[in-house]
Amino acid sequence: MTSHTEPALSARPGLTGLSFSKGHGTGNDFILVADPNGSVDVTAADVAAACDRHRGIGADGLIRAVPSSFLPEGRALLEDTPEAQWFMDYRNSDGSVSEMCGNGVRVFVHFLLESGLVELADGASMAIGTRGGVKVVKRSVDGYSVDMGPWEFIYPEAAAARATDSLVEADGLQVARPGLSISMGNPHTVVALAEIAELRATRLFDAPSVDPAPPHGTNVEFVVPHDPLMHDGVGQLSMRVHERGVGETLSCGTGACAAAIATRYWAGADAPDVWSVTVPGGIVGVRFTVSAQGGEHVHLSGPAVLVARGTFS
Ligand SMILES: N[C@@H](CCC[C@H](N)C(=O)O)C(=O)O
Repeated sequence: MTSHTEPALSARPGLTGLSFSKGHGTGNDFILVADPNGSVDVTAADVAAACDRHRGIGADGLIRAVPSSFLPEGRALLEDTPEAQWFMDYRNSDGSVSEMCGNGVRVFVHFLLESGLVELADGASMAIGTRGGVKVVKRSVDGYSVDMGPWEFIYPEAAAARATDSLVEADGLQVARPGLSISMGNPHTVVALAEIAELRATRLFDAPSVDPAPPHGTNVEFVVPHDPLMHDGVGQLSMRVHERGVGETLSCGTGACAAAIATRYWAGADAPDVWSVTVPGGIVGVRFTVSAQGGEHVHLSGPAVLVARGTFS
């Protein structure tokens, strides 16, 4: 922790009296609450009020740390993965539920450790339940590294036939651009731009339009592969993101994974398996491995920081 505050913040009844921490991963910021007894009923309106940057604490999302056994989704995961004792109940700043958050799960584990709710021996890893499946987190040189599991194309036939599946329009872009939709547990549509000037000129205040949009909406990543693409064998790209349920954020971990997957796919057979993704809030790492069962897994690494804690008044 770098600082402590005990602010008197007005909140809706569901959060009153609850302790919270505030943290971020490369500027993607979260309010975290511990609910070890599964007794906190957080409504969409509670989340939106807490995440409001003017009238609340302000954050891109709210994360409830709850034992998996208290949620039906968590109990289903425990059948195959009994070690996934803690569940990341993730809400976007508008109150909507998301399946997964890559930056959030690193900050979540840091929060569990700092709160004394769990311990993690050197070199050990921890399984975390999410609505996007179990994610395995361990410490890494840049903070925490997450085995995000497998990925998939949302429209596999279109991806195989033409490497794109949709048209994306955004303010500041002269023409609609092709997008490629990828699931990291949550949905993403990745759009390649030619140069950094174009990335900067894209305005992401309003949600880009994606046609066809994935059935449950999508997070949209605009990426610029660097030239040259590789530095010391590591693929390089820059990215900005408009998140479903939030707006533009400084970073998105699942989005960085989707961006690396799409760029690697477009680059062809010689593309690297290790990527450095520069986002407005910093840099995250993405790596691909083949699992013991033969499928490909994506790994995300990056920092996790807690900056304050307080109590909802
Ligand atoms: N910022 C997150 C993703 C959060 C959820 C997303 N907005 C959605 O609705 O899917 C990340 O780091 O992955």
